[in-house]
Amino acid sequence: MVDLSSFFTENPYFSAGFGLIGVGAGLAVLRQGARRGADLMRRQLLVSMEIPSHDKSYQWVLGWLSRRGVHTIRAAETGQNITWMQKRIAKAVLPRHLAVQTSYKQHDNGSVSTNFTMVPGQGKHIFLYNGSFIQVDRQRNAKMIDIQTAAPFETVTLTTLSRDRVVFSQILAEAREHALAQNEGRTVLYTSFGPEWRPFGLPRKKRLLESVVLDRGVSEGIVADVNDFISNEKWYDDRGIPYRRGYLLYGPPGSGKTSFIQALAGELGYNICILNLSERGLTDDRLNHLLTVAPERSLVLLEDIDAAFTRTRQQSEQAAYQQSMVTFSGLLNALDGVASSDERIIFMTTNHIERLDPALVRPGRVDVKVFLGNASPYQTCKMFERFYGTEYADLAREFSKKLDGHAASTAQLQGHFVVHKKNAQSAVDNVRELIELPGSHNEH
Ligand SMILES: Nc1ncnc2c1ncn2[C@@H]1O[C@H](COP(=O)(O)OP(=O)(O)OP(=O)(O)O)[C@@H](O)[C@H]1O
Repeated sequence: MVDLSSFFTENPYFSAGFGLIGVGAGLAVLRQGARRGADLMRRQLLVSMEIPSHDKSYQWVLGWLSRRGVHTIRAAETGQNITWMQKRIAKAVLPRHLAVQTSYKQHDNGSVSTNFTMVPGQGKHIFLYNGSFIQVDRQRNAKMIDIQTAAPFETVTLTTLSRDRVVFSQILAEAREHALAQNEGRTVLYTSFGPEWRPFGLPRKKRLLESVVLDRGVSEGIVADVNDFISNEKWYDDRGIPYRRGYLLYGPPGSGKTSFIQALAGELGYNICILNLSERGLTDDRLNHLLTVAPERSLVLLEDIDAAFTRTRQQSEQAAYQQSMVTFSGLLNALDGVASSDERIIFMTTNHIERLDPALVRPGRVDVKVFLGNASPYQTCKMFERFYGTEYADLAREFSKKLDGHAASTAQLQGHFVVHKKNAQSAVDNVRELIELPGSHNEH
């Protein structure tokens, strides 16, 4: 009978086989152990922060990284402000896969320049921030698409050592400041895009308040009211009053309603969110949502509110549905906005206040109504002097007298002064051009 045990132990082929299996198994155990150890170490030593592309800070962080990337590359090349070891590592891990980010900058003289900046592309990159190494992992999930923007879903994950976790809040704060500084001295116009607000065009140079000439004391009155509102959040809070204020500017076309709101935003350092209520596809829910998520420090502007909601339109819900899907009660609910306790300043404009339903303009929805009419003699003289200089005060009075109470909008005055820009006397001599404009009539 064959002794099987001695066959296995004494047979050199079998014992070598067992040896190999043993080594293989040992290696597998070691490998698994090493992986587990690495996972454990990662969990214990590293900390991550994920920023999805639909979050507001995503663009801020990308913009900040692009600036940071340039610094890191320079630091790695020149070795400034970093240790020899850090320099070696930074050089070794410089981003190899870059993506371009194009931005436009409008200069004070109106010209626009284009900047190309390199931001870390998809994949992993490492950079140095205040002596801490940070890994940036930019990933795109092609399978997940944002339905509203049709853009693939992306995330940026920052990872660093646990002990350095404080850098995350520093990075976010710096990125936000950097983004805001880009728009310093400018007004950003936002329009609605699906359920969110997106900047529309380039940030505009602030319009000066003095450049919009309203009747005596009108501009100062609105500015004082808004400032009073902004500085009294606690007062509203203590009394449980919703912290919002609505303004309605009404009057004929070209009286400076929109221009004034732009200038006011510039004066306050606010941005403007423009919402067109007649926009196709706008629903009650979306309107409500948009008002709730308006960017901080912004004025919401609902222009030509009469075009969207007149009494007739309200009576005919059918007609309402032909334009946008917003119903009158939906608008009232959105204005009342129970969902948000944040500051909310809404400006509405109309050429026809008489067409508005009283429910829309009642206090709480519209707290301040201001009439901006055709140019008064005061405005006429002021505009004349703004165009030609205060030394022409006498000529300005003569011009105003010659207008003889004929209704001219401030926009029409501006047009007239532009035509006669080189000669104040010529503006006075040709005042008839204004009087004979279609629609001009004597207001006396
Ligand atoms: N009071 C004003 N002071 C200085 N410029 C003015 C004034 N009113 C109008 N303008 C000029 O006229 C043009 C049109 O003004 P704006 O769009 O602000 O008028 P509006 O009242 O909003 O008109 P609409 O009711 O048609 O929307 C702008 O170029 C603006 O600079």
